[in-house]
Amino acid sequence: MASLSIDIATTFMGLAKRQTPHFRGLPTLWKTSKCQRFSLSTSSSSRISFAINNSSKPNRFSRGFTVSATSTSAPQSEDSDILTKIPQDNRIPATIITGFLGSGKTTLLNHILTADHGKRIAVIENEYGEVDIDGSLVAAKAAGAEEIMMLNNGCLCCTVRGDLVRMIAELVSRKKGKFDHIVIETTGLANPAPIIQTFYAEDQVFNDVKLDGVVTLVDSKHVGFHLDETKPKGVVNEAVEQIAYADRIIINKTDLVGDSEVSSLIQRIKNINSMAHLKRTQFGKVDLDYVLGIGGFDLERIESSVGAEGSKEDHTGHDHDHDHHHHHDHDHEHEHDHKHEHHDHHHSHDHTHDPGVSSVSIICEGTLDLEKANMWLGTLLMERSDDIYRMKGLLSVEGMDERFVFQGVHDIFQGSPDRPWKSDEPRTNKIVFIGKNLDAKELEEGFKACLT
Ligand SMILES: Nc1nc2c(ncn2[C@@H]2O[C@H](COP(=O)(O)OP(=O)(O)OP(=O)(O)O)[C@@H](O)[C@H]2O)c(=O)[nH]1
Repeated sequence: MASLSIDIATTFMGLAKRQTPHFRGLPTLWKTSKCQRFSLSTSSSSRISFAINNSSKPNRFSRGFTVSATSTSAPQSEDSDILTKIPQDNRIPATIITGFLGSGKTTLLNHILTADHGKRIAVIENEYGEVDIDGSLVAAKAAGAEEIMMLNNGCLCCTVRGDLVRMIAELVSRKKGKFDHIVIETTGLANPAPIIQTFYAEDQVFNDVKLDGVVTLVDSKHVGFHLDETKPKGVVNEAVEQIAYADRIIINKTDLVGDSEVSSLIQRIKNINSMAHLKRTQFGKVDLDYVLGIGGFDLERIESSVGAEGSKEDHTGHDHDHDHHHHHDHDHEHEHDHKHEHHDHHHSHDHTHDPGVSSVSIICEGTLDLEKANMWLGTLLMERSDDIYRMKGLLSVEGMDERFVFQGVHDIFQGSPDRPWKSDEPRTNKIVFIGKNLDAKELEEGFKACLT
């Protein structure tokens, strides 16, 4: 734990001290682990990233998680200063489309490929079993896809992850410059976490491709059944996981259910993932900018997903009325919102039908003591990283003029300074956790204890 805390502390400290032209001292992790991309810069546009090296258990993600392109720095010696200029991130964006069996992934893909957006899209399609390319997809290829590659001898999240890496590498080496975006359609039973991991853990992918976002399709009629399914110990509920990791959720097949059913479903989904944007539709008909170029993993665009009201339902493009359901008007769940006069402190904790995965958001005015925050977050991730699926935050750090944005997936974590706080802007911290068995009170108290 000591090593972990030092790593994180060094990172945050690095931020606070980055006005110093040469920040001296490598984080322990950088020196001892395989993490090769730890980078600090004096520039406020820099990215700072690190991995948590918990040697007591297998490290799911073996290295730092960063949105920047490869570092331009020469290999660092133990004594060298870390002064790394991060180049503009010109990597090819990739979108993961996931969702349970039959939820409408291929339908959405066809919509993307046939729409008039001017983007040249390469598709990686993962199917179970030796199946031919779906006829409609072939048509779509003629219409719009630059390339369609099939991965059909296993599931992306398990057996064919290596194939995904090779496929992306091949695509990039053969066709770089000929396409603008990669879309990956997973099988309906995929757990998105290991696929997300591929974008950070594999050099061949990381160097050329950046994860833009995870889009999850939901079958309005059937998803409830899958969310209810109780799995044997140690077995994930894929339907829950797919929602939990999403940056965008498409509530599809609304033609098959009534408005009130959709509203209840939306509430339930929000309880699992309060960060994702939601949109209801039929046959995957959504605006393309809702699914492509969303910057779900882009630090500079993180604010939109850590807003005070949790997940947003996007009503654009709908010409009919929806019931607007807020947390408090649902019979089966309740929420606590505490407002304390002095700190304007607030957390929301949603109890849901899904006992496992939920969201906890903490919104709290004040500034964070770096050392305390490092210790708290470090310890939390050390002990709970398996359970903390996703984390995004916007922090006010003592001594920093800029907002500090961060995000994480399990035990990988990245953060960087964002724009300066405005003079009349309240310094409000916002953090959202999505994960299993989260204790809102404990998280809130832990966070609160880090305030100055
Ligand atoms: N009624 C209705 N049917 C839909 C809608 N969207 C898709 N479908 C149909 O649902 C079926 C499954 O859609 P797909 O797009 O193949 O679903 P998928 O998620 O790719 O399916 P898998 O690859 O098997 O997991 C198809 O017959 C679609 O035409 C919708 O909004 N309403």
